[in-house]
Amino acid sequence: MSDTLVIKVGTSSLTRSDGRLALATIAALIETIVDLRAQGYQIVLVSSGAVGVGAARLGMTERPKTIALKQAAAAVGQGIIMRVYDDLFREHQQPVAQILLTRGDLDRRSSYINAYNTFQELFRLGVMPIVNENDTVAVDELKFGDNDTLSARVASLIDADWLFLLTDVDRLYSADPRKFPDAQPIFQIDRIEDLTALQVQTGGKGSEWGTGGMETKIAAAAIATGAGVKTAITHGQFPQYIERILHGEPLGTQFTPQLRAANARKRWIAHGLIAVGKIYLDAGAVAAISTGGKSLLPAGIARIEGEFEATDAVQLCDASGKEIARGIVNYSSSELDRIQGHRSTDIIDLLGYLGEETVVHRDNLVLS
Ligand SMILES: Nc1ncnc2c1ncn2[C@@H]1O[C@H](COP(=O)(O)OP(=O)(O)O)[C@@H](O)[C@H]1O
Ligand SMILES: N[C@@H](CCC(=O)OP(=O)(O)O)C(=O)O
Repeated sequence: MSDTLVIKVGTSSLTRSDGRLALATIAALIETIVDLRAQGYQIVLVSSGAVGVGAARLGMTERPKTIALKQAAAAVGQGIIMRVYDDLFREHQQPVAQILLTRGDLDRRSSYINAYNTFQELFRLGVMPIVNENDTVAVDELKFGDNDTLSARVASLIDADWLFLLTDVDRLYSADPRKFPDAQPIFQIDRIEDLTALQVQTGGKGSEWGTGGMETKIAAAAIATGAGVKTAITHGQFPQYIERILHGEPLGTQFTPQLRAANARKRWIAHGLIAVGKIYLDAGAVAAISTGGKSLLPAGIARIEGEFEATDAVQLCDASGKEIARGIVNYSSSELDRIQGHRSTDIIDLLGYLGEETVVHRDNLVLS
């Protein structure tokens, strides 16, 4: 099987300071992608820029602030971006596809699987998928909010080998190099926690037209490496660095992947779902789950936090609140209020009906 790459390019690389498209950079990016595809790589391009390009087309001189204006600008800009990609890829006889996602699409298992199947079919057809957030319909609660996170979730979805985050700086520094010229470059991160030791500062929101700055890129690297995906932050003006990184050169900032969860369903539980509640376990249940590979039974629950329904994702925590696992719960929080601390055989008396024996079955549980 050929390696799969997700390449995310930010507004800061795609546009010039006046908001117009940086056509030379985009053309270089497309040539790199076409070359890599010819070498057998499967590639997904995650492209930002809809809001920035749309705003420029509408004559706005700064990034729109209100949600409605942002969504309207994105609706204008997305079409322009896809036209440019289609024109340039067509020069290389490369068909493209537009995929617009919101977070809800990857949270729901049915649409998660549909999205996965669509990507596979596009790869089979030799089409180049170009992804963005569906900005025009995304509402706050169901939004990725930034394409760094979106690209990491897509990389996890399609089980990619690499995630490349292309931006307008050559790598991550100990602080924003624009404000702190003596900030130290960071070449390699083996564990995300090491960033705390290095006291990396990510400052504010990033460049004028970008969203999230380095903070969201680090969060994306955490999601991707947690899903077993090698991740690199590198300069968008030099897309040819991607190939050099693939050949082992220490360009950009590279993040070592963690071991990936064994199967796609467990990866979805670990990285696809947003946990909506917390279940605190007693010491016996912590041991049974962390080292014994057991399911969670009502008897092992010490306390519940948050309101959730059956089939929602929850965090399983030790007494101090540290997450030890995540899973899909078989009971709502109000049902758990009644059966927590009791034996499974008591469930029928306590609830008046017979539910599952387990609160979280081990097949639906992933250690953190
Ligand atoms: N520690 C840091 N290292 C490097 N860049 C940083 C750091 N903290 C903040 N930044 C800023 O992040 C910006 C890139 O983020 P952003 O504008 O969101 O880019 P993009 O549009 O590519 O997603 C850089 O221009 C840089 O000024
Ligand atoms: N979906 C938005 C992108 C938001 C975003 O993350 O932007 P950026 O920080 O430039 O990658 C758009 O197309 O404008």
